[in-house]
Amino acid sequence: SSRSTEPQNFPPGPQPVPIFGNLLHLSLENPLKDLEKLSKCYGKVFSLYIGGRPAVIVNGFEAMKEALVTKAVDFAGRPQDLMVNHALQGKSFILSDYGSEWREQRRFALMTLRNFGLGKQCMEERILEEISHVTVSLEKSAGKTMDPQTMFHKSAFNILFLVLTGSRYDYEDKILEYFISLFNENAKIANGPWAMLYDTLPILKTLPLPFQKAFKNIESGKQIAVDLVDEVKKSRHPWKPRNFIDSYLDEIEKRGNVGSTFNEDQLIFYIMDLQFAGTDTTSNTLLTAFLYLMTNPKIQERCQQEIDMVLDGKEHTSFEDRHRMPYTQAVIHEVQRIASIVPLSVFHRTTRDTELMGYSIPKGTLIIPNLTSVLHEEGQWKFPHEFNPLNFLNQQGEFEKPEAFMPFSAGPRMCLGEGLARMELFLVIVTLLRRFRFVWPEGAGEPDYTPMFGITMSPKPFKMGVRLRLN
Ligand code: HEM
Repeated sequence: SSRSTEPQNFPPGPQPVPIFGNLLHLSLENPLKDLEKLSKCYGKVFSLYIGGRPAVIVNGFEAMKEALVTKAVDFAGRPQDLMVNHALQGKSFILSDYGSEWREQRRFALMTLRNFGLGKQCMEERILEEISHVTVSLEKSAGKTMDPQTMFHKSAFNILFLVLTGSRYDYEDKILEYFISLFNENAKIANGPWAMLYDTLPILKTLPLPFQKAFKNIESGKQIAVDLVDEVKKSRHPWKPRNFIDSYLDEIEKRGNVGSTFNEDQLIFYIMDLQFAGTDTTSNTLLTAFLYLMTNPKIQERCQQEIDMVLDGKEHTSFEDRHRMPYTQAVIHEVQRIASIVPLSVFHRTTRDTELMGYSIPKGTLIIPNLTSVLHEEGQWKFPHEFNPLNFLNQQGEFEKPEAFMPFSAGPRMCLGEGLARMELFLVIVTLLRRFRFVWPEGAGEPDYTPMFGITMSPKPFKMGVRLRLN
């Protein structure tokens, strides 16, 4: 890891040391602040060595857009040799490299999500049905204080699970709690210090360090997914798909064995991918939303006024209502901006020799898209560093989304679940704010907004005061 051997015109960065590279420049607990400092020093596009491996960090809207949108294909690959790849045995869809296999699997999932009602009423009904279970459990806490730590994870889990299998778990079910603990652990391990050490010093691979836990969790998850597919098969009627698993099994048969990338092994990992991608992200966004709504009662009240006015007498909200709720829409987007739930996206890799902001980047280079740097960038936002819905409202009070809003990333690898996630966030937040007022519990001290770092950021645990609204 020496800069003297790197290609001409490679993005600059700090001098690496042997073995560790630039790892010692980063706080392994939360490297985001360090990346910000390095970007001030070296510019929007700079490089770091993770052990002996060079990585290019992309910061700010202009560079991000050039990489992910303008030069989309050049930057649409994924590294294949990190801890996460090993843990998922090279079979994860999310981590699959750019190419026809990835494209076919992605197209299939998007089409299947649409067939099962995304953008249609039936998905909405399913989500609203799930929210009614959240409402019931919150009603039990009316007038009291409750711990929301797992509630939103459970509802997000179930919504995805319904799409995949057609069934859901009761919130009291121990199995559901077990699944969620698996996800939580892995989201923290995968981008955390132990994963970085693994990627830096492969010699540690076999030692009994915390990343072994991630490997074990994936084995457990895999077994669960295998059982699940068997269960769904029992009541399946070919060519009459009821859910994602049915559709995938149909697709396997349709394509046959020759040259097809569709097989049951792939399905098992797809299930794990989607369930993971859809649970931790949405639920941590919701936790962040209620943390800010509770501690900004004026903002909460203004949403409630708007919601009451628009829904006046309607039994429940629908996603269409968002067009008449500019303020609430602004608040939800502002939550996503401030939360920056997937701070460093999923790592990319260049698919060919290319250029970025005038620098040369060879094929196969690890690319880290720093989405947080875009969501908090000075010059792109009216109030980059504070929670303020005005970031998404124009002079007339209309909802307006700046181009730098990219919590789902951008370009061909952009989040596949964006539609589902946006629908979920809107329906949950509007339904709950209509029925309840959320208050920061007395004696809970000053709120701590500093999130915990991982593939997904999560707020520090907090309690929620729940009051029934009279309507
Ligand atoms: C608030 C919620 C969510 C956020 C903020 C979010 C964010 C992201 C981000 C930043 C990426 C990486 C994109 C890239 O590599 O450039 C991603 C990828 C992905 N997300 Fe999401 N996501 C959310 C919810 C969901 C849901 C609900 C699903 C499930 C349907 C999902 C499925 C995926 C998949 C499959 C990928 C990989 C796409 C690919 O590699 O082609 N996400 N997401």
